[in-house]
Amino acid sequence: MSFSSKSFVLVTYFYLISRENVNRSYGVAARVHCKTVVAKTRCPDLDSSLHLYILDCFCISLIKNPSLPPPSATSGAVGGMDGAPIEDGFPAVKLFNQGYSYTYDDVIFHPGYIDFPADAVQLGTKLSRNVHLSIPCVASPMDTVTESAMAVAMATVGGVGIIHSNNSAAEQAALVRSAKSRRVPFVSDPVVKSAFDSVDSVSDFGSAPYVLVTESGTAKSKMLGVVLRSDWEKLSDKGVKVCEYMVSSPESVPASYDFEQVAGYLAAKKLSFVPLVRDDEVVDVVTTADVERIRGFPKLGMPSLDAKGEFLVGAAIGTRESDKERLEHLVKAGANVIVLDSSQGNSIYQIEMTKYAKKMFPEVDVIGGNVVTIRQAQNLIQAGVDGLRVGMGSGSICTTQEVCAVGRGQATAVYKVSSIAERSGVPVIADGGISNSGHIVKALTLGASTVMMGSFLAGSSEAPGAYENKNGLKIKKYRGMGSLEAMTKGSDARYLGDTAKLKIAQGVVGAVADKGSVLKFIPYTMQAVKQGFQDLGASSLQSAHDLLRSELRLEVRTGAAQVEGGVHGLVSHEKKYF
Ligand SMILES: NC(=O)C1=CN([C@@H]2O[C@H](COP(=O)(O)OP(=O)(O)OC[C@H]3O[C@@H](n4cnc5c(N)ncnc54)[C@H](O)[C@@H]3O)[C@@H](O)[C@H]2O)C=CC1
Ligand SMILES: O=c1[nH]c(=O)c2[nH+]cn([C@@H]3O[C@H](COP(=O)(O)O)[C@@H](O)[C@H]3O)c2[nH]1
Ligand SMILES: [K+]
Repeated sequence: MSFSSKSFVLVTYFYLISRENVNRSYGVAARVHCKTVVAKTRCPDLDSSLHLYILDCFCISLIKNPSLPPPSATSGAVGGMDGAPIEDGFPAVKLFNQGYSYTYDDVIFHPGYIDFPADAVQLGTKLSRNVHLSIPCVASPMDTVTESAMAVAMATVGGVGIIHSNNSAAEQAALVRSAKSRRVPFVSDPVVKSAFDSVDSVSDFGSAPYVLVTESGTAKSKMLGVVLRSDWEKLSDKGVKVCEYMVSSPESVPASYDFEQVAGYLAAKKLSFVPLVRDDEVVDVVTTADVERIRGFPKLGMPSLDAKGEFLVGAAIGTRESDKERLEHLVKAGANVIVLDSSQGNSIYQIEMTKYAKKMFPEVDVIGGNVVTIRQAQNLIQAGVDGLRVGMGSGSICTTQEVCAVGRGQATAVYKVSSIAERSGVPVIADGGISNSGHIVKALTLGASTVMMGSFLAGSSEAPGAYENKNGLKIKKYRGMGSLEAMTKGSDARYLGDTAKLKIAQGVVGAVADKGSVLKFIPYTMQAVKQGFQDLGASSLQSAHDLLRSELRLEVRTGAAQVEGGVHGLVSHEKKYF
């Protein structure tokens, strides 16, 4: 059989378009043309001018209908010299059905076709059925990751934080309330004293240049004045009571003021700081340095707010009987979404807790997990969860796979669970194992709607705990919730029954390097994610999910390919992303 060069062009063109594309979106006219083209290419002795006539018709229909997508560079098969398709990459469905457990670093996506700028990529998404976010980022419910400051920062940049439950129900509810009471994008935690206290040492100031003075010496009390560090330093007798030298009744503003209103007030009154007060309680203090710092960060997107205009905040609970009371405290405190926090969510305990929570508080979304298989996910979907958290043993501090021999490679887990969850409209959180923006792109493209992060956020200034210096490096503690240390602190009862004597850790205690503020590095990370989506040819999360189930092609990277994909062959280098 012999083809003329014209019919070769025709056949090549057809395969570039790909039959899948044509069937999906090119419309009836184009489909008819292409079917005819296929028929002709199978009968090579037909006149090649007829082939070209059909191609012309097809091109005309493309020109007449500009909404038709262009030929896709991600199509799996292209025409070879003899017209036979040449396979180029695997569709996800094929790649993830080979009996291997793949993680993010194992897989790589083929680039797609770019016809939009990176800034046009929309990262808006759903955390759960009824909770929308403007960026797909969630802070993990861990006691070295998410308390009020992290929840406020994450909501400020358009994500959300889930407040951990390694504390009493009252303490956790107070953290939720504290985050929800803020309008400014940080929590400053000022030091408060009574008028009859003294400021004995410079460490009494904490990190602020002032101490607040209230009637009772706590934040929940009438504001009386302020001790400026500069005034205190001039004192010869440091033991005098603060009422003798404090600045009385400094100007304050309502805590309902947002960041711009507070900044405007400071500028208009030429003040260096102003307390934010609600019902005679000092909620926060904003300084001019705070205003400059925040203005210096990349422009923030839409913050995550609830129907009342308050920051969106999530909270975790367990599946014990006592968690029912915790749940009530949290809902009363204003938690917008509840995460049932377990390493293995497919349990009678979680199914019953899901049903209980949905019955008692139908207006609050419940996220179940963790799961890594379709079967686990189906049980929780049937129980009524509004979202699913995926990941077992993939976290940086996790030892579950070593200790219990269960879990799954995170790329496979996310792909499989998302495939089933999508059918019920249940959004998936890819939890654990995120250490760079590429991992986020992979998780979202493999079907997740958000990513949950622990170690990625734990070194930020918003994570709980103070920085330490180790060998010249500024670090913060980061620990697994299943580490012995964390269990001893509060989650004791979760382990092997309340009375168990033998505790087995499924996590470690470690430290991570200082990363600065979430308000700065999350916007940069999201810009990197947008660039990844642009390379794929996906202008939104939905379009990435559509690609996953159509033209997207993937491959597994060999060990050498992974080395090649990283920085290699240099004597030294410094990694700086922004
Ligand atoms: N994603 C992951 O890979 C992992 C996460 N973690 C984290 O560590 C923390 C603890 O996780 P888990 O140990 O899985 O907590 P868990 O509370 O789900 O389970 C602890 C033990 O208590 C049992 N249990 C739960 N509810 C019960 C009830 N109502 N009655 C009787 N027994 C009950 C469970 O079956 C299990 O044996 C969580 O924060 C979790 O996210 C821990 C290990 C792995
Ligand atoms: O095996 C585990 N033992 C633990 O002690 C533990 N604590 C947290 N997690 C899970 O790890 C996730 C955070 O992972 P990354 O640091 O990788 O973001 C978290 O979001 C959790 O899913 C644990 N897993
Ligand atoms: K791990």
